[in-house]
Amino acid sequence: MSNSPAVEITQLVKRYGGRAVVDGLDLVAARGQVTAVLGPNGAGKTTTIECCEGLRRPDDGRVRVLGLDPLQQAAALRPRVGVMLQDGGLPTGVRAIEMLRHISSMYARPREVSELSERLGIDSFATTSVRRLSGGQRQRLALAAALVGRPEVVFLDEPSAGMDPQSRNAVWELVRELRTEGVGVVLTTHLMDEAEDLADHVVIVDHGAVIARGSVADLVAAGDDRTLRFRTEPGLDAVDLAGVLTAAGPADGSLAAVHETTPGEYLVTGAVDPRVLAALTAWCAARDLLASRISVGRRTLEDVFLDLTGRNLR
Ligand SMILES: Nc1ncnc2c1ncn2[C@@H]1O[C@H](COP(=O)(O)OP(=O)(O)OP(=O)(O)O)[C@@H](O)[C@H]1O
Repeated sequence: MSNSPAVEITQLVKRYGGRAVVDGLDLVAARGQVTAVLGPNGAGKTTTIECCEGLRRPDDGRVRVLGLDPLQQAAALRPRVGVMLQDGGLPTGVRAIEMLRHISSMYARPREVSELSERLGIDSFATTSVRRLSGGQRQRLALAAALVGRPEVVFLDEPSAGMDPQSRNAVWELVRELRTEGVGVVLTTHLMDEAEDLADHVVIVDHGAVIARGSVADLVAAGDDRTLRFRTEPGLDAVDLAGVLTAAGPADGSLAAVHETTPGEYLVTGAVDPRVLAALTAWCAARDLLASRISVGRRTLEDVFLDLTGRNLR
């Protein structure tokens, strides 16, 4: 069992009222790695994580955490798994530090509470009752509660959502340390920079199934590495523009597409080169359009998702 992956999910299905919100999802998360699960609202990320935590019963498929069944072997898993839920899931009547001390007392080899609370800035609200904490403070406390027992696997549902930049950095630093210590970290996030910064392995989920997976570098390097963004009037003929840019670009026609990401903002993906940029400005000039904020950059995970689904990640 000691060599089993942190998490292994095979063909997971979970239905609510007959509707499959997780629909044949496969995922392997290794120990000593950060696996980021990305996807738009309602894609099934939280439901998948909750099946791993033993909080939901799968309708079909197989879920193993450290080689164990989260439902049948819940008692054996509990001391080895750290869970940070999206809504905190903390009791509200106790003081922050008391709660953390109480949780730590349930473990055989807990982390030092004072060290953890200093790192996550819990000291500044240690004696405040949980119900009076701000959203970001609650998040930090929930993270401390998930980590205090030195788990071998941690599930973090949007760990730094709503946090100020300083707290976010503290969280990221802790996550990197966990990885170094050999902990398997599985996190969901809407923050592309969080995934790009932390993840060894990214899994993109849409409609309850995985539509892409790999390292950030692998995912953004598919095709050409660049994107072209610009702003002008909404409602351009994206198909016509894509045709013109493709004809102007590399001979292999590898320019992918033109997307209007929000009204008046455009993204060109694919093999963007100087000829494509020239063709864009010529196309705009012929229509008396002034394109502004023209920028050429590298692809992001957000662009990958848009390419795969034609939709924005959020
Ligand atoms: N207990 C439930 N009963 C019925 N439907 C549910 C239940 N829990 C979740 N759903 C539905 O299942 C779908 C997937 O939800 P889930 O929370 O897993 O998505 P998510 O990818 O985590 O989204 P988000 O990014 O918004 O957290 C959504 O349409 C949600 O409304």
